[in-house]
Amino acid sequence: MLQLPDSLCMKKLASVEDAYQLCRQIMAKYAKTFYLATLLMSEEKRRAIWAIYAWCRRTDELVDGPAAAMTTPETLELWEQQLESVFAGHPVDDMDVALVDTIQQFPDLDIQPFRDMIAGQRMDLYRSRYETFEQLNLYCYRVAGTVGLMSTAVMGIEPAKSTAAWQQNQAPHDPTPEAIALGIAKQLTNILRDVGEDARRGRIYLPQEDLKRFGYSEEELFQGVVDDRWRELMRFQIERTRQIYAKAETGISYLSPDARLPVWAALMHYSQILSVIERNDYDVFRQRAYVTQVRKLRTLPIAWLRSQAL
Ligand SMILES: CC(C)=CCC/C(C)=C/CC/C(C)=C/CC/C(C)=C/[C@@H]1[C@@H](COP(=O)(O)OP(=O)(O)O)[C@]1(C)CC/C=C(\C)CC/C=C(\C)CCC=C(C)C
Ligand SMILES: [Mn+2]
Repeated sequence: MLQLPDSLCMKKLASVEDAYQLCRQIMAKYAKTFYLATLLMSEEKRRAIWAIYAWCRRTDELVDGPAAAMTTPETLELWEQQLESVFAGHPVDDMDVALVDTIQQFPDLDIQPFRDMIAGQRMDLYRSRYETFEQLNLYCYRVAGTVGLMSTAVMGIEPAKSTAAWQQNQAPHDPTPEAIALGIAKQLTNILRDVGEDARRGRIYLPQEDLKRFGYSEEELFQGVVDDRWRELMRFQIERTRQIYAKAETGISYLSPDARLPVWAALMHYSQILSVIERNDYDVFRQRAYVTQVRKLRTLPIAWLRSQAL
């Protein structure tokens, strides 16, 4: 039989429908809460979020997944080339087919946040310490604030919130900074929850300037020392993260109505992790702070009220 060289073998890719189903399965498997939140959105938006989620998860897996030891800067370079191809309308693999469709359906989706996320994952390849909060904030913007930008382009912004005559010709408020804030707050929460797990991999995301300020050393962190200095350090981090959530909250009412409940629910679930860390007396070394399904369900009526009233 005639053998074609690899470069001429065009693999038949999945149909658009099958590609979205693949993305849906990934999201339902790895992010049940996010996934359930998407069921509250219109069909078109929910499918777009699945496609974006699947791309984000694949990007993170490159540096965090089972094959991460094989990932080099060149791997990320190739992944970025694949991204450029997707934005040019040429899917490379099955899941790309869904993302290409999403990009066509939602012209506000910009490639830059996707590139920025890859830059964030690149930081994880060569960096395991952050000197200042400013440096950590940049990392959090890249790996998570970018998700706020991607999601907002899909969820949409409320065209006219105000009914006051003198405000009607004004451009609607653009909640981009608040969307980025939600991603950053979520990532900081992950970092506080995972201090022990990251330390076991030799990583410390907490800014070095904060360790110094509270007189707590790296060695103590590696040993999992929980004392008053550690508690003060964690109280400080939690308070800063809560302020960022508070900023994010002020943007939700500017999103289109069908996105408000999912975003309120997501925000409340993430921020509850901080309260669990407090209840665990700040011991993030021996206990993983997680929010039970019952507690998540209990917050839904409050999230609903907020999505209607605020
Ligand atoms: C105005 C306003 C407030 C708008 C809301 C905008 C919005 C919906 C923001 C969402 C922000 C968000 C959910 C960010 C996700 C951050 C996140 C989880 C980042 C993870 C990075 C790496 O973390 P790490 O390696 O420490 O964690 P793991 O142990 O590996 O989990 C990421 C893993 C990067 C990849 C991100 C994702 C896989 C999540 C993508 C999520 C979506 C596309 C869904 C967002 C939709 C809704 C409805 C909340
Ligand atoms: Mn990860």
